[in-house]
Amino acid sequence: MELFKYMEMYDYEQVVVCQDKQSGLKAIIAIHDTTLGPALGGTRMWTYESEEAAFEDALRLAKGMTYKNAAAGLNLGGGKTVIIGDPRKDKNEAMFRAFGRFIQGLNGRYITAEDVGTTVEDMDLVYQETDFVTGISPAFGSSGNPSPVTAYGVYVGMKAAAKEAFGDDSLEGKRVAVQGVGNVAYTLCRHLHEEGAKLIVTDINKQAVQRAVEEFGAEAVNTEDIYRVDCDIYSPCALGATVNDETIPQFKAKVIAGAANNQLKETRHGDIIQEMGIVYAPDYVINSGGVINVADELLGYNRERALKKVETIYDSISTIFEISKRDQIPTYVAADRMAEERIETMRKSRKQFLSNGMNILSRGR
Ligand SMILES: NC(=O)c1ccc[n+]([C@@H]2O[C@H](COP(=O)([O-])OP(=O)(O)OC[C@H]3O[C@@H](n4cnc5c(N)ncnc54)[C@H](O)[C@@H]3O)[C@@H](O)[C@H]2O)c1
Ligand SMILES: CC(C)C[C@H](N)C(=O)O
Repeated sequence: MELFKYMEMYDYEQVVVCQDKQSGLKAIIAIHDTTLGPALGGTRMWTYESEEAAFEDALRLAKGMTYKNAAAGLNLGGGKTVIIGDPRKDKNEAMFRAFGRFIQGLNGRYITAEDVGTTVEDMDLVYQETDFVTGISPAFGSSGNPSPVTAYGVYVGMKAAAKEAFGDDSLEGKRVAVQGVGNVAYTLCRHLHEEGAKLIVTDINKQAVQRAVEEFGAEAVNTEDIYRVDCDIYSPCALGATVNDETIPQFKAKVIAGAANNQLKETRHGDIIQEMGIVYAPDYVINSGGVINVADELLGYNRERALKKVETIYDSISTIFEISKRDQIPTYVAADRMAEERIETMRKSRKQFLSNGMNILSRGR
């Protein structure tokens, strides 16, 4: 991989490669853009096919966080870490503590949290070594697992998408096909069930499916059938890239609104679904509840305040639909425009030097 060429292409600021032989830590911390503030983004632990694949994932995810944080109105830039390893077998205390020391060395340029393959318990270990970690246990005065709050954000964003598609934001009686009923989607299903939506679910984990069937009266389908079921809303809550050439012709849904990151396999798939009249709630906007929640810790965590901010996802999604219609552009482009405009405006407003300049880390800690 030509790292500098790739970094220049998307204007990445910094990539830090961390190694600790004793614990087996191999981590890549990617900082994409700190115009709005310190880079905040989770730590993914995954078995990658190659080092190149791990670098690419870290870089792609870090850029996604720049856009997510900007669109969410946070004073935070974008970053992400990838730890190479199997989260079921390769974790140990020393690994996360070594990782914490590397983060501390960045002196606040990067703040971490959990992502796929890491947990609140892992972040508690990181916290032993650094101030720059969020999503740790409530016992430390922190916000805990971000997933239920991400789910709440997806729920309110789905209501905004329903309003756009059906003229009414009620989800009562709507058929919602949920792909993956893990941490986020379990709580999402609860909100949907409480509002009277009809759930169709799938997961490779049979127990997760069973729980949704028993608790929410969900109908279970095979993993490959979820794209073609008769439904109003398709909610991807497992993997990325599920909106692609194979799945699009199968869709019966009028709305796509889910938690997964990077739902469009390629940007052209966003163009295709727009032309088909499917209302797409851009992934990094609708799933920003988790990062909004952990970011609140930097101010001294207040759940009520965090949830109020998460509710603004409804307005953000509605604004994106307005921009999309006004400028005749797909919704994913409208979201990017909204994020980029905020970053550019703030970049220009920060021209003067201030020796005592404020940032989000000057508060609450
Ligand atoms: N947890 C958060 O706060 C958060 C925040 C933003 C975005 N996201 C994104 O949302 C998605 C879900 O996150 P999560 O924390 O609930 O993860 P999770 O691992 O708890 O849940 C994902 C579920 O998807 C299932 N799954 C995997 N492959 C599947 C397949 N091919 N078909 C059907 N099911 C499959 C898994 O068995 C699991 O139950 C991820 O893409 C994640 O990146 C999560
Ligand atoms: C900071 C974390 C809560 C980030 C989360 N994993 C996301 O993708 O938004």
